[in-house]
Amino acid sequence: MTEKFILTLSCPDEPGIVAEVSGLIATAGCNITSSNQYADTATGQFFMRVAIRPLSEPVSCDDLRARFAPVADKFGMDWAIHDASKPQRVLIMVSKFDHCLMDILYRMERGALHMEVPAVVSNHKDAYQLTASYNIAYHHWPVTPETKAEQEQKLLKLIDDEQIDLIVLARYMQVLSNKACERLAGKVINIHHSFLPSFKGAAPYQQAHEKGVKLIGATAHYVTADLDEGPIIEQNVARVNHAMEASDLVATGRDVERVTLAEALKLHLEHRVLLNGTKTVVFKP
Ligand SMILES: Nc1nc2c(c(=O)[nH]1)N[C@@H](CN(C=O)c1ccc(C(=O)N[C@@H](CCC(=O)O)C(=O)O)cc1)CN2
Repeated sequence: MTEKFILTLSCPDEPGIVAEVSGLIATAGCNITSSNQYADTATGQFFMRVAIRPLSEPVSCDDLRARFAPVADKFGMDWAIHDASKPQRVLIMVSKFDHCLMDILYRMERGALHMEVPAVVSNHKDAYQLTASYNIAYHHWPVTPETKAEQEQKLLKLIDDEQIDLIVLARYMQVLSNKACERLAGKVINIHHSFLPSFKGAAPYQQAHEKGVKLIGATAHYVTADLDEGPIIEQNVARVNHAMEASDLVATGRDVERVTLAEALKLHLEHRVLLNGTKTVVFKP
């Protein structure tokens, strides 16, 4: 990882943004190690991601933020400068199926995902042993219509107490409330086990099997109050055929789900995903 800081920004598009941004970075004694930009001509919105490395003298993140603020104000930017060396704190939520959780924890342990996981939350006990094998705290909070509100209060408190940057729904099969979605906007990634917008809901493989599709897929998206409608980050598909049972689709889908979620998580952790209304701009390496 050569970069020390990642600048992300979006603002109304106009001439001179790139020149001013790169000029400021040079003035701050830093170098640009990579830069991506996109102008959405339909909305007139401009998006940019810049990877930055101090040249000779050390530069702090707060220094750079203070220097950058006047440029951001001039263009009316929504912006952030992230310290790329600081691992994000991720809370993983899971129900019965642990294939995505297992994949994420393995990639983290192997250094493929620059993050730390202070805790796992589940409404079932099935993933306890896997979580314990990584010495990670496990919160078993069953959800019923009676306990849902209290469970969400505990969830929001845990997110604050643990200073969580991101929540990953790694096959967590409970719908988060509107209040939780508003409070956590842009900070919750879900893996949906279909190629959205097809087959929304809790049983997409059964729907796909009944339809007789030839491709199944998985979709990683930011969570909003509108079930399975959030901005899409990443999608993948796999070929299936008439001879496969619904259970075969589930088995094939597991690998598509875990790879798609891991790809989306890595893109988010590297600040490569910018929200563009109900869609995303994704600056891949
Ligand atoms: N506010 C949101 N919450 C969640 C979303 C989302 O998009 N917005 N995605 C789900 C995950 N999911 C599909 O990917 C999903 C999960 C659960 C259900 C569902 O209907 N659940 C039933 C209960 C099912 C059960 O107990 O097994 C329900 O909640 O009544 C649909 C889609 C995660 N949360």
